[in-house]
Amino acid sequence: MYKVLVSDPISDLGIQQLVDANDVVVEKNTGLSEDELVAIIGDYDALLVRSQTRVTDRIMTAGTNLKVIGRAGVGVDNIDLEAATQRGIIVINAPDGNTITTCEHTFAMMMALARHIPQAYAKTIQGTWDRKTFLGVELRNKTLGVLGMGRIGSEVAKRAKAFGMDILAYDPFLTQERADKLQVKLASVDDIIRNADFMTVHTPLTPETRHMISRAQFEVMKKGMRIINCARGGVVDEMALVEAIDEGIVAGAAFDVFESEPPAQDHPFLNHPSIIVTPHLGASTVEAQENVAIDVSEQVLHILRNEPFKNAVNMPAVAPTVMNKLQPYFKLGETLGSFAAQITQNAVQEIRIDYAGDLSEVDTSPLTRYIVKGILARHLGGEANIVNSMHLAKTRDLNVVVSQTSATKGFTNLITVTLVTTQDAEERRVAGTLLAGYGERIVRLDKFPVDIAPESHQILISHNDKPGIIGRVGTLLGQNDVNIASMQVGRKIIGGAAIMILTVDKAVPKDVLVQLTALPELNTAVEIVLE
Ligand SMILES: NC(=O)C1=CN([C@@H]2O[C@H](COP(=O)(O)OP(=O)(O)OC[C@H]3O[C@@H](n4cnc5c(N)ncnc54)[C@H](O)[C@@H]3O)[C@@H](O)[C@H]2O)C=CC1
Ligand SMILES: O=C(O)C(=O)COP(=O)(O)O
Repeated sequence: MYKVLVSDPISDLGIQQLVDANDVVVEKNTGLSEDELVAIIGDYDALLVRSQTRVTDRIMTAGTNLKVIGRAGVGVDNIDLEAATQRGIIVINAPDGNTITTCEHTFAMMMALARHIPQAYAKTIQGTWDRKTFLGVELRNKTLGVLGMGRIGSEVAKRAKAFGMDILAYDPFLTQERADKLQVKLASVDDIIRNADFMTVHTPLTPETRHMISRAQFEVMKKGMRIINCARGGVVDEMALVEAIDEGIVAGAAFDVFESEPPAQDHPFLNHPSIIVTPHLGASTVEAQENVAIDVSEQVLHILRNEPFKNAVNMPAVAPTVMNKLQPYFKLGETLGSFAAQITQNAVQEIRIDYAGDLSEVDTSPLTRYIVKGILARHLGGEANIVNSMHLAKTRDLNVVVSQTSATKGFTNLITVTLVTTQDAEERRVAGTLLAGYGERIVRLDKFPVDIAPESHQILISHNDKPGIIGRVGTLLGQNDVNIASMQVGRKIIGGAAIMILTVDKAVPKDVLVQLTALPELNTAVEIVLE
């Protein structure tokens, strides 16, 4: 008998098939503390959660029988995915079931914001008939900026068209073709900040999206903008938002999610006259809750019964024979993907992977998944993994083209990853190899031959090959307490375009990168962070 614990409020109707299964016992026990969960989790084969239960490393360590964690919803930021992967616990989510519901909540929030509905309601029921204070604005002919054009963002954009809004959309995976299909204008974050009347965010919370809208963005923002966040607390910097409202830059905000949930009683959003809030209700409709519960229940049953399943967020699924041959290359593949994605600023439309030498003799598709995961993880964070990476690429209209050649190109094995962007089909290329006795090496960056051991923190600089530039870079980093562990310079011709790759001991503050870019003869400076 498999034992399933449901630790958050999940639709009874949705989990009925689990309850009815004669090889499963379902127990509901919601609102438990971490200690309480640790005490009982050892008895269970599966855990079903929404966003309240924080599934920590401690809980998984105690969950010695745990085979699967089912998230009845999209975001898995409450689950320690790395710990689950390390323990071989499959994490699945229900990515499609609450899309429309959350999109509709976003609209409810946008309209409530435009017409001050919560504030007007509160006053009316107190007995005040105030028809002056709550002068609203129309949505028609306004510009809506959408940050994050995945499932929910795209649905929001579709509906905004029906309201007569113009849509500016930004997503690193949004191609011109898809933007045309959705009838939205492809924009940068900066375009949106400077031009939108309403802005809504629909990204996951990743290191890159955290405080993506903060002081610097508010400073140049179109005056009177209204901001909606039904995605994840922290994408918009809460304190900077309050300041921007109080300074008259932002006209109002509607938030369903908070950096810490529930927010503290003295949180500045609560009781602010221009901010309306809901307690993370985006996915809370009868329909969505049923959908997501049905989806996870179905997949949990498959997993418990050892049947094929989908929507895994973390599971490596490689046959042992293939694994033995390819395993040494997995880390290199992911590193190359991640490196390539981090040096590419424009939206990617095609991923080209070329396997040369030894790697042309085997089925490299498991390795391709690692490379694609490395590329996607930059923007999708924990959602991208080797199980779902190809699927995620496909749903984002990202073409993955793989070629194999026995030509050794001077190396026993060589993996070349090329990202083709929507910006004039610009190509960014990274090639790497596994050198016996030396480990992973990046041997080519765009057109430059290099020899780099991938490290946690590196800076890639493109500059003009002129005397003095290396000294200026070294001095600036030194002044900012960034220690250089190693440095390499590549160029094709004397005095021409050149690159510099610096390995540094710690994360490079953003303002140091800005200062680097301002140096004479220096074109770009990008930090590359590898795991
Ligand atoms: N309030 C609520 O109750 C709910 C919240 N959510 C949250 O809404 C968010 C979106 O969900 P879905 O649309 O289903 O996910 P999705 O994965 O389909 O879309 C997310 C999109 O964000 C994009 N993105 C990543 N980094 C970005 C960046 N730096 N700038 C712009 N775009 C970026 C990704 O490329 C992707 O297309 C997630 O955070 C999810 O957890 C989802 C359901 C309910
Ligand atoms: O699906 C998501 O990402 C959500 O944020 C919904 O969260 P919930 O299941 O309502 O706790």
